[in-house]
Amino acid sequence: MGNLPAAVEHCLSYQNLIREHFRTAEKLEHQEQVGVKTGLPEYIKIVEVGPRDGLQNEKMVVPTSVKIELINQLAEAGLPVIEATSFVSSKWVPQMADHTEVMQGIKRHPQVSYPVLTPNLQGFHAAVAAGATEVAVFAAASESFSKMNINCSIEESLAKFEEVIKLAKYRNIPVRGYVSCALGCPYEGKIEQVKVAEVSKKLYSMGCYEISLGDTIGVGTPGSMKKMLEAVMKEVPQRALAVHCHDTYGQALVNIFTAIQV
Ligand SMILES: CC(C)(COP(=O)([O-])OP(=O)([O-])OC[C@H]1O[C@@H](n2cnc3c(N)ncnc32)[C@H](O)[C@@H]1OP(=O)([O-])[O-])[C@@H](O)C(=O)NCCC(=O)NCCSC(=O)C[C@@](C)(O)CC(=O)[O-]
Repeated sequence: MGNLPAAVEHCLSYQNLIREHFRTAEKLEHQEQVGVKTGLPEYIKIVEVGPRDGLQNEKMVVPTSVKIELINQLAEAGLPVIEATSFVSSKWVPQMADHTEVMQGIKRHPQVSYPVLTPNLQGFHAAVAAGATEVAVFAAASESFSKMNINCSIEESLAKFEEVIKLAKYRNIPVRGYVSCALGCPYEGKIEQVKVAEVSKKLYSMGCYEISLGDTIGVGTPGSMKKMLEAVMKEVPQRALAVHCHDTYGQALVNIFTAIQV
Protein backbone atom coordinates (compact mmCIF):
# COMPACT_ATOMS: atom_id res chain seq x y z
CA MET A 1 0.00 0.00 0.00
CA GLY A 2 2.42 2.65 -1.16
CA ASN A 3 5.27 4.45 0.43
CA LEU A 4 4.43 4.72 4.14
CA PRO A 5 7.35 6.96 5.17
CA ALA A 6 6.14 9.53 2.61
CA ALA A 7 2.61 9.22 3.96
CA VAL A 8 3.86 9.79 7.49
CA GLU A 9 4.76 13.34 6.42
CA HIS A 10 1.08 14.22 6.75
CA CYS A 11 0.59 17.04 9.22
CA LEU A 12 -1.98 17.86 11.88
CA SER A 13 -2.60 21.59 11.67
CA TYR A 14 -4.87 23.08 9.04
CA GLN A 15 -2.07 25.10 7.48
CA ASN A 16 0.19 22.09 7.34
CA LEU A 17 -2.60 19.91 6.10
CA ILE A 18 -3.45 22.29 3.30
CA ARG A 19 0.23 22.74 2.51
CA GLU A 20 0.58 18.97 2.50
CA HIS A 21 -2.52 18.69 0.35
CA PHE A 22 -1.02 20.95 -2.30
CA ARG A 23 2.32 19.20 -1.96
CA THR A 24 0.43 15.93 -2.50
CA ALA A 25 -1.24 17.53 -5.48
CA GLU A 26 2.19 18.36 -6.88
CA LYS A 27 3.32 14.82 -6.21
CA LEU A 28 0.18 13.57 -7.89
CA GLU A 29 0.79 15.80 -10.91
CA HIS A 30 4.26 14.31 -11.13
CA GLN A 31 2.73 10.88 -10.64
CA GLU A 32 0.31 11.45 -13.47
CA GLN A 33 3.41 11.37 -15.67
CA VAL A 34 5.06 8.53 -13.72
CA GLY A 35 1.71 6.74 -13.65
CA VAL A 36 1.55 6.71 -17.43
CA LYS A 37 4.72 4.59 -17.34
CA THR A 38 4.04 2.36 -14.34
CA GLY A 39 0.26 2.47 -13.95
CA LEU A 40 0.74 3.00 -10.20
CA PRO A 41 1.19 6.11 -8.05
CA GLU A 42 4.27 6.61 -5.87
CA TYR A 43 2.28 8.03 -2.96
CA ILE A 44 -0.83 6.71 -1.24
CA LYS A 45 -2.52 8.46 1.68
CA ILE A 46 -4.06 5.99 4.12
CA VAL A 47 -6.91 7.10 6.37
CA GLU A 48 -7.25 4.56 9.19
CA VAL A 49 -10.91 4.35 10.22
CA GLY A 50 -10.93 1.31 12.52
CA PRO A 51 -11.52 3.16 15.80
CA ARG A 52 -14.65 4.75 14.29
CA ASP A 53 -16.01 2.61 11.47
CA GLY A 54 -14.77 -0.66 12.93
CA LEU A 55 -15.77 -0.11 16.54
CA GLN A 56 -19.15 1.44 15.72
CA ASN A 57 -20.15 -2.00 14.44
CA GLU A 58 -19.10 -3.97 17.50
CA LYS A 59 -22.11 -5.44 19.31
CA MET A 60 -20.46 -4.90 22.68
CA VAL A 61 -19.32 -1.38 23.44
CA VAL A 62 -15.52 -1.38 23.56
CA PRO A 63 -14.20 0.25 26.76
CA THR A 64 -12.96 3.81 26.30
CA SER A 65 -9.48 2.96 27.62
CA VAL A 66 -9.13 0.22 24.98
CA LYS A 67 -10.17 2.64 22.22
CA ILE A 68 -7.62 5.17 23.42
CA GLU A 69 -4.89 2.54 23.52
CA LEU A 70 -5.84 1.36 20.02
CA ILE A 71 -5.64 4.90 18.61
CA ASN A 72 -2.32 5.53 20.37
CA GLN A 73 -0.88 2.30 18.98
CA LEU A 74 -2.11 3.09 15.46
CA ALA A 75 -0.35 6.45 15.72
CA GLU A 76 2.83 4.73 16.98
CA ALA A 77 2.60 2.40 13.99
CA GLY A 78 3.05 5.43 11.72
CA LEU A 79 -0.45 6.00 10.34
CA PRO A 80 -0.79 9.64 9.30
CA VAL A 81 -4.59 9.99 9.67
CA ILE A 82 -6.69 8.16 12.25
CA GLU A 83 -10.45 8.74 12.27
CA ALA A 84 -10.92 8.62 16.02
CA THR A 85 -14.66 8.69 16.75
CA SER A 86 -17.93 10.32 15.77
CA PHE A 87 -20.03 13.06 17.34
CA VAL A 88 -23.39 11.52 16.53
CA SER A 89 -26.39 10.76 18.70
CA SER A 90 -25.64 8.11 21.32
CA LYS A 91 -29.23 6.91 20.88
CA TRP A 92 -28.39 6.04 17.28
CA VAL A 93 -24.82 4.79 17.82
CA PRO A 94 -24.16 3.97 21.50
CA GLN A 95 -20.73 2.61 20.56
CA MET A 96 -19.50 6.17 19.95
CA ALA A 97 -21.09 7.76 23.05
CA ASP A 98 -17.66 8.23 24.66
CA HIS A 99 -16.44 10.51 21.83
CA THR A 100 -15.37 13.34 24.16
CA GLU A 101 -13.47 11.03 26.53
CA VAL A 102 -11.72 9.39 23.56
CA MET A 103 -10.66 12.73 22.06
CA GLN A 104 -9.44 13.99 25.40
CA GLY A 105 -7.72 10.72 26.35
CA ILE A 106 -5.55 10.09 23.28
CA LYS A 107 -1.94 11.15 23.07
CA ARG A 108 -1.76 13.61 20.15
CA HIS A 109 1.17 13.10 17.81
CA PRO A 110 2.02 16.30 15.97
CA GLN A 111 2.40 14.42 12.67
CA VAL A 112 -0.96 12.67 12.95
CA SER A 113 -4.41 14.05 12.27
CA TYR A 114 -7.46 12.69 14.10
CA PRO A 115 -10.63 13.56 12.16
CA VAL A 116 -14.06 12.82 13.62
CA LEU A 117 -17.51 12.48 12.06
CA THR A 118 -19.91 15.39 12.55
CA PRO A 119 -23.40 15.08 11.00
CA ASN A 120 -24.61 18.55 11.99
CA LEU A 121 -23.74 21.73 13.89
CA GLN A 122 -24.51 20.09 17.22
CA GLY A 123 -21.90 17.42 16.50
CA PHE A 124 -19.45 19.99 15.16
CA HIS A 125 -19.64 22.15 18.29
CA ALA A 126 -19.20 19.10 20.54
CA ALA A 127 -16.26 17.87 18.44
CA VAL A 128 -14.46 21.21 18.56
CA ALA A 129 -15.08 21.49 22.31
CA ALA A 130 -13.50 18.04 22.69
CA GLY A 131 -10.41 19.19 20.78
CA ALA A 132 -11.10 18.01 17.22
CA THR A 133 -9.02 19.79 14.59
CA GLU A 134 -10.43 18.02 11.54
CA VAL A 135 -13.97 16.79 10.88
CA ALA A 136 -15.82 14.76 8.28
CA VAL A 137 -19.38 15.06 7.04
CA PHE A 138 -21.10 12.00 5.62
CA ALA A 139 -23.63 12.07 2.81
CA ALA A 140 -25.01 9.22 0.74
CA ALA A 141 -25.82 8.66 -2.91
CA SER A 142 -28.93 6.71 -1.87
CA GLU A 143 -32.06 8.41 -0.50
CA SER A 144 -33.04 5.35 1.53
CA PHE A 145 -29.61 5.02 3.10
CA SER A 146 -29.53 8.72 3.94
CA LYS A 147 -32.88 8.44 5.69
CA MET A 148 -31.90 5.29 7.60
CA ASN A 149 -28.45 6.55 8.55
CA ILE A 150 -29.00 10.20 9.42
CA ASN A 151 -32.77 10.56 9.39
CA CYS A 152 -33.03 13.02 6.51
CA SER A 153 -33.01 13.20 2.71
CA ILE A 154 -29.81 13.77 0.76
CA GLU A 155 -30.81 17.37 0.08
CA GLU A 156 -31.57 18.03 3.75
CA SER A 157 -28.27 16.45 4.76
CA LEU A 158 -26.36 18.66 2.33
CA ALA A 159 -27.98 21.74 3.87
CA LYS A 160 -26.78 20.64 7.33
CA PHE A 161 -23.30 19.88 5.99
CA GLU A 162 -23.13 23.30 4.34
CA GLU A 163 -23.63 24.91 7.76
CA VAL A 164 -20.91 22.71 9.26
CA ILE A 165 -18.49 23.42 6.41
CA LYS A 166 -19.09 27.19 6.59
CA LEU A 167 -18.36 27.29 10.29
CA ALA A 168 -15.42 24.92 9.91
CA LYS A 169 -13.91 27.16 7.21
CA TYR A 170 -14.34 30.15 9.48
CA ARG A 171 -12.48 28.28 12.23
CA ASN A 172 -9.78 26.93 9.89
CA ILE A 173 -10.89 23.36 10.42
CA PRO A 174 -10.54 21.11 7.37
CA VAL A 175 -13.56 19.04 6.38
CA ARG A 176 -13.51 15.72 4.59
CA GLY A 177 -16.66 14.44 2.88
CA TYR A 178 -17.98 10.90 2.58
CA VAL A 179 -20.40 9.63 -0.04
CA SER A 180 -21.87 6.32 1.09
CA CYS A 181 -23.37 3.71 -1.22
CA ALA A 182 -21.12 4.76 -4.09
CA LEU A 183 -21.19 1.19 -5.43
CA GLY A 184 -24.49 -0.09 -4.08
CA CYS A 185 -27.07 0.38 -1.36
CA PRO A 186 -28.40 -2.13 1.18
CA TYR A 187 -31.96 -0.85 0.54
CA GLU A 188 -31.99 0.26 -3.12
CA GLY A 189 -29.40 -2.02 -4.69
CA LYS A 190 -27.76 -0.42 -7.71
CA ILE A 191 -26.99 3.31 -7.44
CA GLU A 192 -26.61 5.47 -10.53
CA GLN A 193 -23.06 6.74 -10.98
CA VAL A 194 -24.40 10.18 -11.92
CA LYS A 195 -25.94 10.43 -8.45
CA VAL A 196 -22.60 9.57 -6.82
CA ALA A 197 -20.93 12.19 -9.01
CA GLU A 198 -23.61 14.78 -8.21
CA VAL A 199 -23.37 14.39 -4.41
CA SER A 200 -19.56 14.32 -4.59
CA LYS A 201 -19.52 17.52 -6.63
CA LYS A 202 -21.82 19.27 -4.17
CA LEU A 203 -19.67 18.34 -1.17
CA TYR A 204 -16.51 19.35 -2.99
CA SER A 205 -18.04 22.67 -4.11
CA MET A 206 -19.08 23.40 -0.55
CA GLY A 207 -15.47 23.10 0.57
CA CYS A 208 -14.67 19.50 1.48
CA TYR A 209 -10.98 19.13 0.68
CA GLU A 210 -11.35 15.43 -0.09
CA ILE A 211 -14.26 13.18 -1.04
CA SER A 212 -14.16 9.60 0.18
CA LEU A 213 -16.32 7.31 -1.95
CA GLY A 214 -17.73 4.56 0.22
CA ASP A 215 -18.45 1.03 -0.90
CA THR A 216 -20.59 0.81 2.21
CA ILE A 217 -21.71 -2.80 1.80
CA GLY A 218 -18.72 -4.15 -0.08
CA VAL A 219 -20.61 -5.06 -3.27
CA GLY A 220 -18.18 -3.26 -5.58
CA THR A 221 -16.13 -5.01 -8.23
CA PRO A 222 -13.12 -3.73 -10.18
CA GLY A 223 -15.47 -3.02 -13.10
CA SER A 224 -18.01 -1.01 -11.10
CA MET A 225 -15.25 0.81 -9.19
CA LYS A 226 -13.59 1.90 -12.45
CA LYS A 227 -16.87 3.12 -14.00
CA MET A 228 -17.94 4.93 -10.83
CA LEU A 229 -14.56 6.69 -10.47
CA GLU A 230 -14.58 7.71 -14.12
CA ALA A 231 -18.03 9.27 -13.62
CA VAL A 232 -16.99 11.10 -10.43
CA MET A 233 -13.70 12.28 -11.93
CA LYS A 234 -15.73 14.27 -14.49
CA GLU A 235 -17.02 16.39 -11.59
CA VAL A 236 -14.29 16.32 -8.91
CA PRO A 237 -10.53 16.50 -9.48
CA GLN A 238 -8.91 13.10 -9.18
CA ARG A 239 -6.46 14.31 -6.53
CA ALA A 240 -9.37 15.18 -4.22
CA LEU A 241 -10.79 11.65 -4.33
CA ALA A 242 -10.37 8.75 -1.92
CA VAL A 243 -12.04 5.37 -1.65
CA HIS A 244 -13.41 3.63 1.42
CA CYS A 245 -13.89 -0.06 0.69
CA HIS A 246 -15.63 -2.51 2.98
CA ASP A 247 -14.42 -6.08 2.71
CA THR A 248 -17.82 -7.78 3.10
CA TYR A 249 -17.22 -10.16 0.18
CA GLY A 250 -13.41 -10.12 0.26
CA GLN A 251 -13.20 -7.63 -2.62
CA ALA A 252 -11.83 -4.56 -0.83
CA LEU A 253 -8.20 -5.11 -1.77
CA VAL A 254 -8.84 -5.66 -5.46
CA ASN A 255 -11.24 -2.69 -5.52
CA ILE A 256 -8.65 -0.47 -3.83
CA PHE A 257 -6.03 -1.68 -6.30
CA THR A 258 -8.37 -0.81 -9.17
CA ALA A 259 -8.95 2.65 -7.68
CA ILE A 260 -5.19 3.18 -7.43
CA GLN A 261 -4.78 2.19 -11.07
CA VAL A 262 -7.60 4.51 -12.14
C1 LIG B 1 -27.67 12.60 12.50
C2 LIG B 1 -28.55 12.31 13.72
C3 LIG B 1 -27.99 12.95 14.93
C4 LIG B 1 -29.93 12.91 13.43
O1 LIG B 1 -30.84 12.39 14.37
P1 LIG B 1 -32.27 13.02 14.58
O2 LIG B 1 -32.97 12.18 15.57
O3 LIG B 1 -32.92 13.22 13.25
O4 LIG B 1 -31.83 14.43 15.16
P2 LIG B 1 -32.64 15.65 15.69
O5 LIG B 1 -31.91 16.86 15.20
O6 LIG B 1 -34.09 15.52 15.41
O7 LIG B 1 -32.40 15.52 17.29
C5 LIG B 1 -32.93 14.43 17.99
C6 LIG B 1 -32.07 14.15 19.19
O8 LIG B 1 -30.75 13.83 18.78
C7 LIG B 1 -29.81 14.74 19.38
N1 LIG B 1 -28.74 15.03 18.43
C8 LIG B 1 -28.82 15.62 17.22
N2 LIG B 1 -27.62 15.71 16.66
C9 LIG B 1 -26.75 15.18 17.56
C10 LIG B 1 -25.35 14.99 17.55
N3 LIG B 1 -24.58 15.34 16.49
N4 LIG B 1 -24.78 14.40 18.60
C11 LIG B 1 -25.52 14.00 19.66
N5 LIG B 1 -26.86 14.15 19.74
C12 LIG B 1 -27.46 14.74 18.67
C13 LIG B 1 -30.64 15.97 19.73
O9 LIG B 1 -30.04 16.68 20.77
C14 LIG B 1 -31.94 15.35 20.14
O10 LIG B 1 -31.79 14.83 21.45
P3 LIG B 1 -33.04 14.69 22.44
O11 LIG B 1 -33.61 16.09 22.52
O12 LIG B 1 -34.00 13.73 21.77
O13 LIG B 1 -32.43 14.17 23.68
C15 LIG B 1 -28.72 10.80 13.93
O14 LIG B 1 -29.40 10.26 12.84
C16 LIG B 1 -27.43 10.09 14.12
O15 LIG B 1 -26.70 10.32 15.07
N6 LIG B 1 -27.11 9.15 13.22
C17 LIG B 1 -25.90 8.36 13.36
C18 LIG B 1 -25.32 8.16 12.02
C19 LIG B 1 -24.05 7.39 12.12
O16 LIG B 1 -23.20 7.63 12.94
N7 LIG B 1 -23.91 6.42 11.19
C20 LIG B 1 -22.70 5.68 11.09
C21 LIG B 1 -21.62 6.50 10.45
S1 LIG B 1 -21.83 6.72 8.69
C22 LIG B 1 -20.98 5.43 8.06
O17 LIG B 1 -20.60 4.55 8.77
C23 LIG B 1 -20.66 5.41 6.60
C24 LIG B 1 -19.19 5.76 6.33
C25 LIG B 1 -18.88 7.19 6.75
O18 LIG B 1 -18.33 4.90 7.08
C26 LIG B 1 -18.87 5.62 4.85
C27 LIG B 1 -19.34 4.30 4.24
O19 LIG B 1 -18.99 3.21 4.76
O20 LIG B 1 -20.04 4.38 3.23
